[in-house]
Amino acid sequence: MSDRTLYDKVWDRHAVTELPTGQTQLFVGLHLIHEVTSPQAFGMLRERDLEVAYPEHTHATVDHIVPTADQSRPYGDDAAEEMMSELEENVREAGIDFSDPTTGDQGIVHVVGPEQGLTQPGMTVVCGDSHTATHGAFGALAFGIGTSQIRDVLATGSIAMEKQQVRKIEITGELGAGVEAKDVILAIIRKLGTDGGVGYVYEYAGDAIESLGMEGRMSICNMSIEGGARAGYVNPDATTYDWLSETDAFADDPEKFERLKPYWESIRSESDAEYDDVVTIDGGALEPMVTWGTTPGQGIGISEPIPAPEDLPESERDTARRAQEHMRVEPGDRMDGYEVDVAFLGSCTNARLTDLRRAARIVTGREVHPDVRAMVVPGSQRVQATAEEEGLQDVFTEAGFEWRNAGCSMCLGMNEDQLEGDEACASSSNRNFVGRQGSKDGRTVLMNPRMVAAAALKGTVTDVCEIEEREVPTA
Ligand SMILES: CC(C)[C@H](C(=O)O)[C@@H](O)C(=O)O
Ligand code: SF4
Repeated sequence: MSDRTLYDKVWDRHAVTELPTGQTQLFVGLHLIHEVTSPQAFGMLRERDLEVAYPEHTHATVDHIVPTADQSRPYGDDAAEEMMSELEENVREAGIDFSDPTTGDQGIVHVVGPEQGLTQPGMTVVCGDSHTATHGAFGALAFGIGTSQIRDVLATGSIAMEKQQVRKIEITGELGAGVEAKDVILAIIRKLGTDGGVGYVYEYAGDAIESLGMEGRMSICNMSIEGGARAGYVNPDATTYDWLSETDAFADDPEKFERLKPYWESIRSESDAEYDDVVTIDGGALEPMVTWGTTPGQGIGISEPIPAPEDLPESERDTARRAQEHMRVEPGDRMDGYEVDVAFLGSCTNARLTDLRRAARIVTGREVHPDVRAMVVPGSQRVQATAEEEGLQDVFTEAGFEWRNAGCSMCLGMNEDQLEGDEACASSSNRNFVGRQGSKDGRTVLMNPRMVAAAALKGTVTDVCEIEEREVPTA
């Protein structure tokens, strides 16, 4: 069979059996766990007197509840302390590796897996977290799972799943000035809708995707779920292998790398692979994107006017009206100039080293607007440490940004970092739902990390192309 996609190949390779339900039992190569969704699943195992079947395929981190300022224990918040203690106990009992904050390896689960080389091409990767498709950037088949599925994976190392259709999303051309991976995925979701991907796995392809580094590919795969697709991937190539060769998994074991590479090469989609659907977008025509509403699909280019609800498809009009009321924007206005109170550079979408480096080129030698509370929250302790060594921390703090410890932070109001009242936030995260950043009246504008930097400096949503990039002084 020569017409198969990566999805078909990785699926077949991990299929254990067909279940009477019509589902396939899939073997799981990597199970990532965090403090929010795993405790209940461990509880279910205990009730049934079961043990973790493959602790060596499981890896834990703590991210959602971890305070990003004072991390001394016990944590100030009782619920956070309880979740952390429970995770500690569960991993100790089961013998699961845990990137806890004392290791220097802790961070957001979707940053930690790739940077440690846990995530590899051709693997099945699952996590009780909807943004697990991030790992698909490596050519892994990666998807978020619910609590009962976490239980199943803990107990059996496998999962029951229905096969999805595959949609190839081809981004052609060369991305223009100021345009980043984040803008590509916001444009995709705008075009196909927040539920356009339901029932599909997205294969991201085309020149514009191939020329992205791994961080950019992760930003795109990360938001697959915001477009309704539980999984999204990019075929592995030289960029992927370069990244992997420097991770813990392979840096000291080049032989292992050479041994696995033929497998990685073999799982790429064939050039004559058959897709259930193909969508093409001209990457060269994109500009930096910003959201005007309360779903990631409600986005426009920075120079475009906010649409009138009556010009949208009927099914979207009511949500658009409510969103515009919440965001206090009017049809015909532009987001350029929208006042922001907070700038958040963080999250599993955009808090990797490249994101911080690129944003630092905008921030260097400039000052955060006096009315803006700006913060940088590195995606992991490793990102943080390297950024500090490189002098990026100084660039940001001298400009007036807060420099915090790794975690989900203000992406989601599950820790101390939250919006207050009706604050508006320029955010490099992935969800702008009402209440997402902790305050029910808070207003979130999604954008790429350099655009967040620009908004922090100006105090309003701004086209980053108007700000000249500067060399970042080396530490
Ligand atoms: C808390 C967790 C289960 C949740 C998710 O599934 O994605 C969170 O990470 C999010 O981004 O909303
Ligand atoms: S950073 Fe945000 S999107 Fe990512 S795992 Fe944490 S809460 Fe979810």
